[in-house]
Amino acid sequence: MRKKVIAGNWKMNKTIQEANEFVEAVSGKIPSNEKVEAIVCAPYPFLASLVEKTKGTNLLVSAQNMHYEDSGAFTGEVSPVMLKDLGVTHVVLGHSERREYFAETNETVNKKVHAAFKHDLTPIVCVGETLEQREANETKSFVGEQVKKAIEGLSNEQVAKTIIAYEPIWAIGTGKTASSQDANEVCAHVRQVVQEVTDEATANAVVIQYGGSVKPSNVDELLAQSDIDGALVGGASLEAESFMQLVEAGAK
Ligand SMILES: O=C(CO)COP(=O)(O)O
Repeated sequence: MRKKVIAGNWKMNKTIQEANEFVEAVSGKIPSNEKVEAIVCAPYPFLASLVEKTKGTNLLVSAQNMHYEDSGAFTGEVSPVMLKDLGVTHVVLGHSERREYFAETNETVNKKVHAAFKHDLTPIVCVGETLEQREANETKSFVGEQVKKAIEGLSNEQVAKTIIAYEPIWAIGTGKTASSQDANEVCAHVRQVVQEVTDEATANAVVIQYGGSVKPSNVDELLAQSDIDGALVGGASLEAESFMQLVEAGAK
C-alpha cells in the first residue's frame, strides 16, 4: 500500500508569525502511522523557523522551489545545499505558477529534480494541462511528456521516491475540481508513463497526488481513487483546521 501524502502549498502567503502559529497548532496532532505523511510547503523566509518548530513531530517541511546549482552568482536564488542544510525534506518543483510566471521549463525542472536527489531532498514534481489542452483532448499526451522529461536520467530507485503532483491548471484556485474519475484517469496515465520508462515495481511505488481546489468536502472521494495517493493543496491548506481535516482524511 502506498501511503497518502498530504502537502499544503501555502504559495506566497502568511507572515512569519502566522506560519509559526499554524505549525504550533498542527504539528503535534499529525498521526504517526504508515498511512499518511503531512508536509507544509512554505515560503523561504519561514523555513528555518518551521524546521525548528516541527522537530520531533510528524510534520515535514518543504520549499516551493530552488535553483539546480549548488552555489554561485545567481542573485535572489536558493540552492539545494541551503535547503538541505536547514533540514528541509521536500521541494516542490515545476509548479504551474512557476512554469507560467517564472519561465520554468521541462528542462529546468529535470535539472532541479536531479539536484534534489543529489542533496537527498524529495522532489514533488508538478504537472498539468491547461483548459485549452483538455478541450483539445491533449491532456494525456501533454502531461505524459511533462512526466517523462521531469524524470529523465533518474535511476528507478530515484523515480520510486519522486512524488508527482497532477494539477490541472484550470482547477487551481478556481473552485473547479476535476471529477475524481477524471483526476484518477490522468493519475493512472501518469503511472503508466512511469512504468514505460522504468518498470512495474517502480510505477507501483511512486506517489501520485492530485491538486486543484482540494478541500475537506471533496478529499475523501479523491483519495478513494485507485491511483490518487494524496493531495497538493493550496487555499484549503492555509487554515490549520482545514489542513488537519485533509491530513485526517489521508490517515483513514
Ligand atoms: O496549486 C495548487 C497547489 O499547489 C492548488 O491550489 P488550490 O488548492 O488553491 O486550487
